[in-house]
Amino acid sequence: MVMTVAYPKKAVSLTEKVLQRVYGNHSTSSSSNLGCSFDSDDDCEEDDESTVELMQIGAERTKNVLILMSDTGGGHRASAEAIRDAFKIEFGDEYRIFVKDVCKEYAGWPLNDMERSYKFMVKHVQLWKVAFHSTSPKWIHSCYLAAMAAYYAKEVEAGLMEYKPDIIISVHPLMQHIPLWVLKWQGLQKKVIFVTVITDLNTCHPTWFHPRVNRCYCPSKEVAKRASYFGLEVSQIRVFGLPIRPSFVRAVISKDNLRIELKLDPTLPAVLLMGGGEGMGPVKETAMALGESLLDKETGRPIGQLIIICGRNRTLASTLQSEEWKIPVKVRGFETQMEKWMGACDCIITKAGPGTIAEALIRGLPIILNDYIPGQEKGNVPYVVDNGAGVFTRSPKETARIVTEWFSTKTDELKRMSENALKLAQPEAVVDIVKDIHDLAAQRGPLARVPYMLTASFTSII
Ligand SMILES: CCCCCCCC/C=C\CCCCCCCC(=O)OC[C@H](CO)OC(=O)CCCCCCCCCCCCCCC
Ligand SMILES: O=c1ccn([C@@H]2O[C@H](COP(=O)(O)OP(=O)(O)O[C@H]3O[C@H](CO)[C@H](O)[C@H](O)[C@H]3O)[C@@H](O)[C@H]2O)c(=O)[nH]1
Repeated sequence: MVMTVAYPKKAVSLTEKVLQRVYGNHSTSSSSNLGCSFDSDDDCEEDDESTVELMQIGAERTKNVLILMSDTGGGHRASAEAIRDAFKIEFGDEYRIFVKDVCKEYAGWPLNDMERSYKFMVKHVQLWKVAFHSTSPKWIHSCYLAAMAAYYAKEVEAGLMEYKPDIIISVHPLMQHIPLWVLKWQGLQKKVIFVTVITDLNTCHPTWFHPRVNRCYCPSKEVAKRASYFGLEVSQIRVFGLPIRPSFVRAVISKDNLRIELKLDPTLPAVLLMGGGEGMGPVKETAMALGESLLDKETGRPIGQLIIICGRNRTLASTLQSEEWKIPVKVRGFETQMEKWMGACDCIITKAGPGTIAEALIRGLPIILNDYIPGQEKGNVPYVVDNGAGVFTRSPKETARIVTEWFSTKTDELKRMSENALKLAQPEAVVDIVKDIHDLAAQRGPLARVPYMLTASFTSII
């Protein structure tokens, strides 16, 4: 018989926690030795200890890769997971990947509350505009981030040490300065490879660009130009595209089969309506307008069907589910298989989120952009429109009119835009990025274990 005993949780100081994790705590769990915490929501691959030991005895030990992100929107996590999946597919067990928000887990306010602050600011869009632009000058964001780094140095140091990274990949605009300073103070800058993968397509914030990174992966030529302007050398910059989940590229299923699988009408053209991971923008108004315009008033028959993906916006989903529709409509919440929903549709309406745009391009979907967040999303509009892959309008009625024409009298335009979308798509970007990081690691030679230890470093003098 197996008995399980629940022990009351002992209060453990931060230093104790770090010591346990870094040096291992044999009396509690051997997993801590592996730099891998096994919480249910942990993004690390769970390895058996003996396997890890064997791998380390072999010619090359498993390298730890820490991907730094934050759930400010859904885009950073989507890119982080794309990179993790691509590492797994390309290099199997050579790398152990951790996708983490180290600031949220370790630091205090405001770094641990960025998701809520971001949601609040983008709801009050003028506030976001002022925050974005007022923090653009280098002296402002450098001073502010340096102050944050100094104040939370101990905590961030602990966060980095828990995962003992050989390689750090930042997919977030606010995750360059603080970790790079901490690595410098730790004397680890030359040992740990640090790269940035930019997840905005055009008008990204200057905090993305840090001159001390080993590589800066830019999704477009426009972003690469900015990188040069902000002081990065050509040797640091690579342009491969925005990292998109490998599932978008692999195992492409035909539209007909997807429609059967997703229980959609097999014959009617389909429009996908969404607003990023949080279901933002004029989704409801646009759905109502489409509900009217996609009905042929003379015959009383629908000329198209509508799929609405509300993401994490539950209020929106329940409001739309309770509507009476005259055309076939599917209302969904947060979907994990976006490649299928996009593959089953003929065009998409969305706010100008870079992840959604890049995914739609891969699926060859003409895009109607109906909103953008000031600052980082503003440049996504000309990126799509000037390349002939879509149109921009904030008016729900205009959006509905365009879709109705695409599905009836202007099918040529829909086809042309679909071809332009496919020309812009960069489905292999994520694979190119992980291969380049792998090459960087190889250039360093067989990596000696990075000497992670609790040093007095900077933290002792603050
Ligand atoms: C007069 C100016 C005084 C400056 C004082 C700084 C006050 C900071 C307030 C708001 C921070 C706004 C951050 C804007 C840059 C975001 C770049 C971007 O593309 O984000 C997109 C991403 C979304 O994909 O947005 C974010 O990550 C926003 C996170 C907001 C968190 C707000 C509070 C945390 C403050 C932490 C340190 C802030 C460092 C400021 C220096 C940049
Ligand atoms: O039900 C859903 C809804 C959305 N998504 C996915 O969530 C991601 C959304 O990313 P976007 O970049 O389109 O939009 P976000 O608003 O979530 O993006 C945030 O992060 C971006 C960085 O990548 C930008 O900075 C952007 O301005 C910021 O709001 C996409 O991959 C999309 O497929 C799902 O997986 N399921």
